[in-house]
Amino acid sequence: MKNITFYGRFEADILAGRKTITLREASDADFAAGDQVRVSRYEDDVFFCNIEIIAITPVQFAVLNDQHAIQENMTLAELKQVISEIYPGLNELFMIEFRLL
Ligand SMILES: CC(=O)Nc1cc[nH]c(=O)n1
Repeated sequence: MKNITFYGRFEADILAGRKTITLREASDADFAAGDQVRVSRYEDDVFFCNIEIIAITPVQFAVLNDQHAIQENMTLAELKQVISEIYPGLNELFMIEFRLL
């Protein structure tokens, strides 16, 4: 089974179904719709759930909008700040939509 990591600060939102997408650089988006993926925390690799990938869609940082922010359980300003910190200067992102298993 493939694995994906999330920062620990996102764990509660994922488990509660409040965060249903993740925005990743290309090297971190090697998934396909239907993949079942093991999810662990980036900081300590502790497993916390499995997810199913619903879709992978290219998206540019420049066109991130309120719908993306809602799916991340953030404001758009928060989302842009977070993504800028994780991927400084990167415009070409991939939106990975997922559901909890
Ligand atoms: C570990 C890691 O890169 N986590 C990320 C990155 C972007 N979005 C997200 O939800 N989690």
